[in-house]
Amino acid sequence: MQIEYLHASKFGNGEAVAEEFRRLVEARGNRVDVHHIHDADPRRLPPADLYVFSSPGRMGKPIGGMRRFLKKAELPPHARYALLTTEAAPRPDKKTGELPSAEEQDKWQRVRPVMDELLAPKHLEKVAEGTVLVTGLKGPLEDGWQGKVEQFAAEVLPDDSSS
Ligand SMILES: Cc1cc2nc3c(=O)[nH]c(=O)nc-3n(C[C@H](O)[C@H](O)[C@H](O)COP(=O)(O)O)c2cc1C
Repeated sequence: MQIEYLHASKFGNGEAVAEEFRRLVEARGNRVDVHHIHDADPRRLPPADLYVFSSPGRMGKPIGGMRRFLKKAELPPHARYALLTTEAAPRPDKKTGELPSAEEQDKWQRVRPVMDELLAPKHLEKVAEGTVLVTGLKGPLEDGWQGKVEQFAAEVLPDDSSS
């Protein structure tokens, strides 16, 4: 399986996630080409069995560069894609000390929904989504983040690709 992995990492956390994904997936006999979106042309994406788009969060949305990239991306109809984001871990309310409920969280945190909305007009086939949290605004990645990448990799790989 040939995978094109396009990320918009700014502080290096998403890049580490991409490298871990590549390591795991290539160990199972697949090929993963990782590119920062600044080094890729959204109108000339190479053919692939799967496109993985990975963005950090910004004000509840994907980072601007990724939004523009997804808007411009030219992909064949029914191409398969998956989303893997890096997002800030929810923080407790300063007054109450309570974490936001899942509902409150989903209201402002729309990183993956916005990515899906930008891709919707292209009639692609979504395969999976995942997120890895960062504990501060610029990182580091949460403890055990490799496990999340492993879970995501297992979701996108067909069963017969395990060795
Ligand atoms: C100005 C700013 C705003 C941010 N806003 C959000 C946000 O709304 N939601 C979110 O999940 N993460 C937010 N983050 C944290 C990013 O998710 C985090 O920087 C990113 O995942 C780190 O990945 P990178 O090292 O690959 O850039 C923000 C970070 C900065 C610096």
